[in-house]
Amino acid sequence: MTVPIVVVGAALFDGGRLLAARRSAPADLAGRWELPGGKVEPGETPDAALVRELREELGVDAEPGERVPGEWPLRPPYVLHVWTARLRPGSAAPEPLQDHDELRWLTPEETGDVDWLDQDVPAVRRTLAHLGLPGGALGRTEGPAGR
Ligand SMILES: Nc1nc2c([nH]c(=O)n2[C@H]2C[C@H](O)[C@@H](COP(=O)(O)OP(=O)(O)OP(=O)(O)O)O2)c(=O)[nH]1
Repeated sequence: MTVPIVVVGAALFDGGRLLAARRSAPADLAGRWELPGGKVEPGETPDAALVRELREELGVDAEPGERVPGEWPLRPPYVLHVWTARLRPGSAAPEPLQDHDELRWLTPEETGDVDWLDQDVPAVRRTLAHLGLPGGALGRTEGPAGR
């Protein structure tokens, strides 16, 4: 059995808004929006990976919060986990330095306005629900299985 490799996605909040990042590569994902983040490296903790990826991709100094319960399958062997995060005081504002070509801070109501990667739709919906925020145009609630 293949051991899953975790991709951490950051639900980075600032002033009640969530950061969405538009991928610039690879070609099949370019133009779609995601939670910034990346693969957890061997021996690395997920929260350390989150801080590293946000520094590399966005140039920010982030503080990890809590893991959002749940796991979303990506192409094998990857699975997406989501952690909340916020900017540490004094952090630079995020810039699309690597992997992205546009960033948007979205109010919960605006989260349906961007074309998220498929797996990010349930992940963002779950994140908002977990934080007690409205899901906006992300639409319907999760199915009866609640997964
Ligand atoms: N970072 C991130 N990746 C996601 C999300 N949703 C989703 O399907 N993916 C996919 C896209 C990629 O195939 C994979 C993560 O790759 P990545 O390119 O962000 O990771 P990385 O920075 O560690 O990549 P690299 O070192 O191999 O270049 O997971 C998401 O919300 N955030």
